[in-house]
This record gives sequence, structure tokens and C-alpha cells, in this order.
Amino acid sequence: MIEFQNVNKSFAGQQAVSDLNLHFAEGAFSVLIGTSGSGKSTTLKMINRLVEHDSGMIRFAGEEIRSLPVLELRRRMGYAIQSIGLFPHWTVAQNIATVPQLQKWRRQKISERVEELMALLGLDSTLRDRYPHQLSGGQQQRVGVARALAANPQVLLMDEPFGALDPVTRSALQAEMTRIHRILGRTIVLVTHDIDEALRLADRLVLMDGGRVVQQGTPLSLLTDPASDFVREFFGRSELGVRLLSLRSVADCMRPTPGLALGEPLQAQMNLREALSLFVARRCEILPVVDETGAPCGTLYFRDLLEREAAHEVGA
Ligand SMILES: Nc1ncnc2c1ncn2[C@@H]1O[C@H](COP(=O)(O)OP(=O)(O)OP(=O)(O)O)[C@@H](O)[C@H]1O
Repeated sequence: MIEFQNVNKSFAGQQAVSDLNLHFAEGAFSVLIGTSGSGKSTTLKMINRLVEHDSGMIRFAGEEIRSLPVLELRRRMGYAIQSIGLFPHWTVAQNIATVPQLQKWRRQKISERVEELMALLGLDSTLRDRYPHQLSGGQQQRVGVARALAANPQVLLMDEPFGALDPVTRSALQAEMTRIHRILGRTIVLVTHDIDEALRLADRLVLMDGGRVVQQGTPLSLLTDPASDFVREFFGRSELGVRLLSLRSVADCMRPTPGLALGEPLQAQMNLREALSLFVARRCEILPVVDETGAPCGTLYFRDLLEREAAHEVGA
């Protein structure tokens, strides 16, 4: 869907990104991660031409982005950023409706779209007529994402969208984004410097340093097959085991024999990191597992989790 070929950009003679070759696949949730100043935001902004690249080629749906009128390009791409940029004197509904208004949608259609997006983002309909300053930070971010999605863009670009939020709200919004991505199947490119956020959201990770791509691939491939010491250090040797747990589900590790454990069950699709927290909180050794329909489907053993981590430590 979006392709970079040998793309370069410098600011006042200083190279910001060098020789980027990237492919953001249609429908994938791609995450750009890296150290501060590594060129993540510049890369993202070159996609919707908020920053113009100096050389190389960027294609969107097969077309060189400079061959498209910039407004059309941006209309096809939603953009959500950390500072949100909601219009302070517009209500929630008006903010969400910004692009449909510009595109002169019918009033009724706009109103229905606003309602639909508020429901999708978990915003109570009573917030519709509030102004941004009357919302919490998390609610403002949700409005920002709803606005970016309003005109059904083919691509959603997100630059540190949850950066300013407390960990609980941040985690809730990450879960929402995973759900929304599953429902809408939209192509998403998100920038973050938070490793756990990246691992939680990404189908595909691009790790950058000093304006270059250091490694790209699935989160699992970067963790288990790092291309260099930099990659290994970036993901943190000491926390690697726990991070790997976050990429595996309970279903991957459970024994398929239900009925052996008591207590509130784990969901089979929950990740092993969450399961580990529940073992610790409940101080137990084994827990029952249920599938999406709530039917018992297996048993998870605490020691199986530890063995997984230990196996990785030995291999590291
Ligand atoms: N408008 C600009 N003018 C001059 N230099 C810029 C501009 N935008 C970015 N840079 C420089 O380009 C380099 C890459 O910046 P960029 O914002 O893309 O990095 P980043 O990885 O997103 O960083 P962070 O995580 O700190 O936001 C940095 O050295 C930055 O100072």
C-alpha cells in the first residue's frame, strides 16, 4: 500500500533519514520505533507530505505521492497526533465531523457517522456537545482518533497518539486500537518510542536509528533474531523473556485438558504476560482456560510459563 524506495531527507544540510526502503502492507498495523531523533516522525510525515522527501520514491497505492494533489492524498489518509489539535471552540461532534464537513457530506450522514465513530471509540453519546476542555486527556485522544477516521481514509497515520496519557488510559486506548484495527482492517502506520506499545500493536515493526532502518519484520523476529547488538540492547536483554510472553497467547502454552483447575478462567486469546500477572495476583499455580464462547478448553500451568522464559534466557 505504501512503499519507500531509497528515500532521503535532510534539514539544513543535516541528514534526517537516509536511504529508506520500506513497505507498509495493506491492512497491516505497522509500527515505527526507535531512539529519539532517529527519524520516525519525519518518515511518517513524508507519507502525507507534511514533510517533502528530497530524493527517492514514495508510492501510495501504486502511485508516486507527488503525482497526486496533496489535498486528495491527505483526504485518503487520516492523521492523529499526540497534541491532538482539536479545535477548542468546536464541540466533540463538530471536531469529529471536520473532514466530512469539508467534503460537504449531507447533514444526516455526518450526524450518523459521528454517532457511529463515538460508539466505535467508546465515547458516551452524552459527550457529543461538550468542548475539548471539558474532556479528559483520554477522551480527547479518542476524539482525535475518531476525527482521523471520519471520512473513511484508506490509511491511518498516528504519531505518538497516546504519548501524553497515564499508563492505565494508554493501555485502554491500545486495546481499543487493536480492536478497531481488527474490525476495520485499515492500514495503520504508528510512531512510538514505547517498546511495549510497539510489541502490543504491531503486525510489523520497523526499528530506526540515526535516520536508518536497523531491522524490520514481525515483533517476534526482532526479539528472537536480532540483526545486531543494537537491536538486542534496544529490546533489553533483561526484559526479553517477559516481552516474548506478551507476543504469545494463553492458547499457545496451555495444556488441552480442561477441568483440572478452579477459579476464574483465563481467556485463551489473552497474552501470556497478562496471564503471568494474574497468576501473581491470585497466588495460584494453575488456572482454567475458556475459549471465546466461554467453553472450557484447557489448563494453564504457571511452571509452563516459567519454563518458556527460562528456555529463552538460556538461548539468549
Ligand atoms: N522541521 C525540522 N527542521 C530541522 N530539523 C528537523 C526537523 N524535523 C526533524 N528534524 C531533525 O531530523 C531528525 C529526525 O527527527 P524526527 O522528529 O523524525 O525523529 P523522531 O525519531 O521522530 O524523534 P522523537 O522520538 O524524539 O520525536 C532529528 O535530528 C531532528 O532534529
